[in-house]
Order: sequence, then C-alpha cells, then structure tokens
Amino acid sequence: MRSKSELSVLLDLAGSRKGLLIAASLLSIVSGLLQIVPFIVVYRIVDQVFRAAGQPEALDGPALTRLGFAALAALAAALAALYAGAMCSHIAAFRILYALRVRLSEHVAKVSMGYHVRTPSGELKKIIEVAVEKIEKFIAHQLPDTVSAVALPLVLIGYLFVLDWRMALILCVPIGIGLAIQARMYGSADAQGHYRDFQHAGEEMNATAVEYVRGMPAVKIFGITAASFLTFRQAVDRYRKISLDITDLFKGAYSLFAVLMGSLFTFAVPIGVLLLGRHPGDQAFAITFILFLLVSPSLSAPLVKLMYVGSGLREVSEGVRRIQAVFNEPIVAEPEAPRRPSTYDITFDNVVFDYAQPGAPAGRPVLDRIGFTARSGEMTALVGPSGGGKSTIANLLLRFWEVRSGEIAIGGVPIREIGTEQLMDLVSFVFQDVHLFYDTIEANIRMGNEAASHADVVNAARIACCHSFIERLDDGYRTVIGANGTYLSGGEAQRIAIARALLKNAPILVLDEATAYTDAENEHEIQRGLAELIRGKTVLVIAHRLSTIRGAEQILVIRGGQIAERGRHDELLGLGGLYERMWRAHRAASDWKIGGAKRKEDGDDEIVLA
Ligand SMILES: Nc1ncnc2c1ncn2[C@@H]1O[C@H](COP(=O)(O)OP(=O)(O)OP(=O)(O)O)[C@@H](O)[C@H]1O
Repeated sequence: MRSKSELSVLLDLAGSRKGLLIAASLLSIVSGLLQIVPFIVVYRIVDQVFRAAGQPEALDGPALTRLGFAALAALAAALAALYAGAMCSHIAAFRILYALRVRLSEHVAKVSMGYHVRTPSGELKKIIEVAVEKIEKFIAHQLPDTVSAVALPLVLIGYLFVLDWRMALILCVPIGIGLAIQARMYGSADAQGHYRDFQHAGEEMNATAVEYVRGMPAVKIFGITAASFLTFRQAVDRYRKISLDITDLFKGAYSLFAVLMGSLFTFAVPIGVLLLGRHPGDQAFAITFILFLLVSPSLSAPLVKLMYVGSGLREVSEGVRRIQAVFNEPIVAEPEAPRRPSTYDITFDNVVFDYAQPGAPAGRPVLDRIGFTARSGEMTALVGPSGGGKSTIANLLLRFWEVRSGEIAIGGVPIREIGTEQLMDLVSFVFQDVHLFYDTIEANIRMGNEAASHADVVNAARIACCHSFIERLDDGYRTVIGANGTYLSGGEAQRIAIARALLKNAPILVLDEATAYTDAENEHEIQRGLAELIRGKTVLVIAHRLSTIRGAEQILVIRGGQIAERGRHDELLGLGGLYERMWRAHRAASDWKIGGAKRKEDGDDEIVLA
C-alpha cells in the first residue's frame, strides 16, 4: 500500500512524461508477447510433424517455412519493440531527472536558511544526486520491466489455461506461493524497519567517512587516536551488522522464491507425465505437454524479475520520500505586491530573535529588543564579544531567518514586503567565510554583476587588491579555482569576494569580518579602495579589529544579544565602559604584536576606514 502510494507520487513527479512512460510499458509488453511467438511456432511445427508421422510427403513444406519466417519476424519485432521501449523509458527518465534536479535546486534556494543549517549539505547533495539517480534507474529500467513482469505472466497463464487448464492450475500453485512469500518478505513491518535501518546505516557510514577524511589535518596533528577513528569504525560495524541481519531475515524467503520460480518446469513434468499415462495415445496432449515444458521457463523469467522490482521499489520509495520532504519544506513567503524602497536607511525596530524552528516555541533569545538605524551614506559598525549576535543581525537583514517580533526595514519598507530577489539586489554581502565556486576567477567576480565587462572585473579586482596575485597565476583571470591544484589562501579568497561585492555596486554593503584573513599591507590598500567606493552607501561592518572601524559614524557594541553601548569612537571611549576596555585590549594586543615597541598615542600607523 505504502509502495503504491509512493509509486503514484513517482508518477506525479514524472508529470508530463507520463505519455512516454506508458509507451515504454506498452512496448515492453509487446516485446514480451512477441518473444513467445517462436514457442507457439515450435508447437505448431511439432503438431504437424506428429500428425504426419511416418508420411513425410504429408508435411506442408511451404507452410512450415512460413511458420519459421513468422518466428524470425516475431523475434526481430520483439527486439525492435524492446529497443523502442528502452529509448522511450530512457528519454522519459532523463527528462524527469533533469526537471527534478532543476525543481529541487530552485526550491532549496527559496527555503529559509534555517533549513540549510539543520540539514547537512551532504544530505541535500545526496538527495539531489543519488535519490534522483535512483529514480532515473527505476523509471528507465524497472518500471517497464515491472509492467511486463506483471502483464506477461498473466497473458501466458491465460494462454496455458486455454491449452490445458489442469496443468495450468498446477503451475499456479508455486507461482501463488512464491508471490505470497514476496509480499510477506517485503511487506512486513519488520522487513521495512530493517530496510530503513539499513539505509540509515549506509548514510551514517558515508557521513562519518566524509567527516573522517575532512578532519584529516586534525587527525594528523593530534595523531590517529582510537577516538578519531572510533565513530567511523562504529558506523562501519553497524552497517555490517545490519547487512548481515537483513541477509538473515530474507535468506529463507529469498531462496524459496528463487527456487520456486526457477523450477516451474519441474512442477509441470509430474502432472504432465501423470495425465499422459492416463491417455497414452493422446497425441494432442503430448504436444501440449511439450509446449508447457517449453513455455514454463519463459514464465519464470518475468516472475523472478518481480523480486528485483520489489527491492528497487523500496529503494526508490525512500528517495521519493526524501524528495517529497524537500518539496514540503516551506519556502520563504514572498510578498504579493513587492515594494521597492527608494532610500536605503536600515532600521531595526525592537527586534527579538531566536534560532528555534518556525512554529516551535521560542528559544533563548539571541537578539533581545535590538533597535538602531544605519543611515545611508554612513558606516555603522557592530563590535562586541564573540557570540554576542553581530553576524545574526547582519544575516537577518537578508531575511535568512524570520524575526520573532519587531521589524527590520530598508528605506521605511519592511523587508518582508520586498521580494527576495530585489532584496538581494539591494545588498552586497561579504561573509566571514567566503564561498568561491568551481569556476574561473573572472566568473566568480562577475557573479556580482553578470553584465560587467572584463575591464570592470579588473577594476574591482584592483580595488580589492587581488589583481596582482591573479595576474601571477598561469591562466590569470581564466584560472579555474580548485582545478589543477589552484587553491587560494583565506585572505585571497576574501579579496575575491570583496571584488565581487564591489562589482555588484548595491546601495547597501555588509562586511562581516571581510578582511579578517588579510595581511596588514593588503588590508590598508583594501580599506583605501573601499573608502572611495562606500561613499553614499549604507555600510554595515562587523569587525574585531577595532582600528578599522574607528572612523564609523555609529558604533554599536553588541553583548548578549543587546546593544550595550552606542556612539562614535570618541564618545564611547568617554563612557569608560565595555568599548573602552575592548579598545585598550586591542591596543595592547597590537603593541604586543610589534614586539612591545611604543606606538604613537594617536595610532597613525593604524588603518582607518572612511
Ligand atoms: N544557526 C544557528 N543556530 C543556533 N544558534 C546559532 C546559530 N548561529 C549562531 N547561533 C548562536 O547565536 C549566538 C550569536 O551568534 P553570532 O554568530 O551572531 O555571534 P557573533 O557576535 O557574530 O560572534 P563572532 O564574533 O564570534 O562571529 C551565539 O550564541 C551562537 O551560538
């Protein structure tokens, strides 16, 4: 029942390709039926030979030749139908595969960021790659096979009943027992539970293997201790145990089914011999008996296929369930009539936020009644102790998560009322951890503005201080990141991300520790370039190096999800609170870095943005 509903879901996913799938199934049935024709021809020939026993001249030679050609033609047609069916099913399968992957990728781009944090990227990759791939295999191969594995035995048994109902009935006994075993084998709650465990154990083993390989630097540094290997080994052991359990559970039923289906022939023999013994001179029955012996292996083959269909269906239903779960994940609600702000002040009005899932009871607030305005043309800096909520504030601006209460607006328009695409157009964001795509450096920068010319890309790269190191690469801007061992350092990747953000030239610029990995010399250069470019924009900067935001028009000190202090650098120093302590600590750390040499009090050697 469960499988059936998943099969119908699968057909729903197949959507407009149903026509091709039906054609593939029909062609598969036709091919199966045509493959029986040679047996019938043999039957007819044997029949004629028996009837003409002892009188070869009584044989109708041309009629026999025609029968032979009919058998040949039927075989050729069967192969043609098989080929055409396979073409239809493969075309349908690959179109479904393509459409599903596109739909899935579009959907996951629209769901909330919370989903991506909850769902390991490996799992999503597995759904988009492996689950979809299995559907392709099922549709291309197993679906037509299933249809013919059901239709062909039905037609054959019907035909055998017409020839001799007694022998046909006897053949139905092992078939019935075999199918009942199949249903029990795959349908029981125990079997389904085992199968689910098997799948989970396989995934867990994959995930821990990836984790182990990814964590190799740490493993090497700290030595390959039992603990570093333990989780992976436990996962492998669990997988082994569940595989053995499953084999144990299915082995009896599996063997019995295979034996029963493979030996239909042996069921036909005793009853045939018995009936023949009763009518020793019945030539017609003898010929029918021969046909039964010829046809029963053709009956076994599709029935054995049914066994694989059962396991294929189970595998694909798991994938379908997962794909469905992704599609069931709600997308970020888009406004019915999106509004576009005409000014770009950012306002946070009494914003309360926690990371609990939508619909779940409120968790510990990460942001507690945050209120501020970041004005256009000014730089607002978020500083404060680690874990205070700075990055969360920046991420909420992009609507990665929905606020629990309060409102965030751009130019007076609540971000809920701005369409996601427009919102992304308004904001350039350089994240703490940069992600570069497996593409050329130029394409990675141009991502900020697809219409930009090569000269624009180079200009942005110059300002972000990455032009010179790009030029030093063998393929320059055409170097593919990640290919042939071309990897960039953290600071270089960040500078590419800054170039990308500059090229986008959006009215709002958010820099979350954008130059954290950059060396002092390059940071100086970048800050100089940025200072030019950020004029007239709303700039939100998160920085731990306080010297870089000293010139900000507004500094918000975020501690424990609240704004502990706010003001300009000098004002905050005058308060004698957290900011002043942070500033002193920062100065002390900088002094320590240069070997304790005395620095000028005004900090001229520091780099100042804006
Ligand atoms: N996806 C998440 N799910 C649950 N909690 C989170 C998530 N991201 C951050 N947090 C928690 O929210 C709090 C604020 O984190 P946030 O990253 O905003 O701090 P931050 O001030 O930017 O820190 P840092 O300076 O170290 O980057 C922290 O307690 C953190 O553990």
